[in-house]
Amino acid sequence: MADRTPIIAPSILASDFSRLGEEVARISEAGGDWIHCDVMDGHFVDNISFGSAFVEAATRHTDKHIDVHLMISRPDHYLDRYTPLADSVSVHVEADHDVAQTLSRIRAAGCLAGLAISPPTPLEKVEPFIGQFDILLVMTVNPGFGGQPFIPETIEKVQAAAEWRAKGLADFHIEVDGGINTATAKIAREAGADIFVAGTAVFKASDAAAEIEALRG
Ligand SMILES: O=C(CO)[C@H](O)[C@H](O)COP(=O)(O)O
Repeated sequence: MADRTPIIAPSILASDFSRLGEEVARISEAGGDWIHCDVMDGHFVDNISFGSAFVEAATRHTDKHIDVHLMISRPDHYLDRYTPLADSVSVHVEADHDVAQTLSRIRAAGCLAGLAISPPTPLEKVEPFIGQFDILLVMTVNPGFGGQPFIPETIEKVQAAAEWRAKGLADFHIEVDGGINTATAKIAREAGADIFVAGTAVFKASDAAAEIEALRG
């Protein structure tokens, strides 16, 4: 059984982009475990965030684990731009690609492979890929924008995925992303999540270090 110590992954989507380096360094020094990078293409989601040049710039200001979340329609096409920068890369089960092949390429590149699922998608869609991902990224908001409220119904997916894990079907992290604060992190942790993406809660906190500690529970 892998280590389930909570991992806090501040999302730089909520940072001040005009001071990216300072923001990444600040949140790393405050105790963020992973730096979460939300890449959006304006097609898979209705927003454009940043691309690989921006992620590369962020990596120059931290030695923390870089967690890339590709909210893009063709993750297979752009994958090779991100794997050299990242320690983990998550791709969506709903995107237009050969999911098994993309997950295999992520692992072959030396990264943890993440499979992300949006709120409207039933968990059964990821079931055929059990054993092929290291992280199941359960979106707890509809992807595209930071600062949205947590969708409580998504927690059923966390519970069901934790049951797969308990049955020994595979060992994987369960990551939650969207509307995570101390209250929703507690709900997700009790359901079985162990990686907590938090944008607004951490970057907008008056004391980021205290907020990160509080998110650990
Ligand atoms: O993936 C995302 C949006 O698609 C963000 O990572 C997520 O929304 C986190 O931001 P916040 O903590 O502000 O909700």
